[in-house]
Amino acid sequence: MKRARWIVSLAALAVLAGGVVAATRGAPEPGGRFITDEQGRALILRGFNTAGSTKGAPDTLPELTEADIDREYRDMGTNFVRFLIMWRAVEPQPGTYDMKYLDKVAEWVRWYGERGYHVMLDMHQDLWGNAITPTGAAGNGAPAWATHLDGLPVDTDQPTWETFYLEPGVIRAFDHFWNTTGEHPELMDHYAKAWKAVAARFKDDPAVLGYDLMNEPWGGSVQGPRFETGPLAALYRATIAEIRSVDPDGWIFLEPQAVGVNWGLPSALPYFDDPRNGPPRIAFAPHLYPLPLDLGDDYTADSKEWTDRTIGWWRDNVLRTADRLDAPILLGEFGLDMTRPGAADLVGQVVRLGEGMGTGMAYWSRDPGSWGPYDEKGAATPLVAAYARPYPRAIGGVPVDIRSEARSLTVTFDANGTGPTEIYLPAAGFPDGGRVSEGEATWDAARRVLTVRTRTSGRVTLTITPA
Ligand SMILES: CN(C)c1ccc(C(=O)NC[C@H]2N[C@H](CO)[C@@H](O)[C@@H]2O)cc1
Repeated sequence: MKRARWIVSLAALAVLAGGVVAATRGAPEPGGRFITDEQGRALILRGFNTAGSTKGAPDTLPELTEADIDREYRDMGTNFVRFLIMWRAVEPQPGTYDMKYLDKVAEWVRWYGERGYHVMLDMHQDLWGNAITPTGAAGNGAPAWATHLDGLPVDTDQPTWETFYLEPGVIRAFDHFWNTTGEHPELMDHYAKAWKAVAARFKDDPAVLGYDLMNEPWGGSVQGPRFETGPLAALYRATIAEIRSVDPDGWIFLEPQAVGVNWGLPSALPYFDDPRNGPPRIAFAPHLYPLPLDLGDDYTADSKEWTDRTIGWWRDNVLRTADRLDAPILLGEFGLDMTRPGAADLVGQVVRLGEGMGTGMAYWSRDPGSWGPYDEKGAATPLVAAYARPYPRAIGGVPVDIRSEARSLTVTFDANGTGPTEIYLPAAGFPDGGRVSEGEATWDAARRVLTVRTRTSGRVTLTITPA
């Protein structure tokens, strides 16, 4: 019965999205584009969304500490963080930017930078903003001054948090922002200029990789291709221009609409020009939440088969969109309740998916609890073991193939002289570090990083096994 329900849901959404769920045959080859570091090395990003607690925190910062970052690195060797920031904190009043808030964000960025992390700043929203209800009980992101409900209702008695998106007041707030009503054309311009203020603050910070322009965009009354090619594309173009007016080099990450695309349906996001000198630095940053799991099935038995099928649709559709954007891919969110049967297997499946696509990823989320790496008492959940995999943090060439097992890692790339290849090796599987099939390797036991200097041209295949 569950399967019938979500097949019907998916078919309905396929009609809504105006797209056809991609067949698994004829999928394009993995996108040959990669996010690069300042040396030009291809980055494989592995990290967390930090943090869900930011949404309601009085200071709009994570309820975590610097020691928590140390523990995360010690246990999983992550090198990336999707760090949540909020428009309401950046621009508390129209045209006024809170530099004290950005300085506090910079403190977190410094903590990550000192540990070799790459930071993507995520202008996060869910349900528009905290002011959709009088008590702030739901929603985060947009400031109160940009929230126009026109007196329409937002019923706080909802079966799940997602259904707030369907409330008349929430739809209206989004319709004003996207200028669907034609009554508040100023809002998108404020948003783009808020990003300019953020980019001006962090443009010279070596730890800041780039900017995720909007979390899980929702079109309100306008949905699917009409939303993505219309108001969403307009916001992205305006924001790209504002960011590039102060920061010519930061990577810019673009998300599709969340509904449908998170589950595997195609996005209609169009190509975006990057007005910078040099190769474009625009990336496609979808989220992955397979519908069978979202509807309550576990990653077991026949639901696992159907989930894998939808993940195949997601992969093929994401690759097609990345081809259209001529952009590398970053998986900005995936996650689930780690107490559910099959959860650790799903995480392993997504890690393998990312390896096959050459894409990095950020797990949702770093917060204590059943979804995260540590529960409310600080005990490790199954996520730590599932996510602590050997992976190439940075590759001195264009990746061709990445395959990890518990006690081996194979990385194939076309060397281009951009620098050495850095590989994280977890203690489980590689207690004394690793042995490499070619090149000159040095082992940093403290960081658990094997740095390999290889030929600077031609195809290189590194196989790493326990020392
Ligand atoms: C109806 N709409 C617009 C909708 C429904 C469901 C999600 C969602 O599950 N998102 C997945 C996760 N992403 C957020 C944070 O970005 C988490 O709170 C969700 O679990 C998003 C949008």
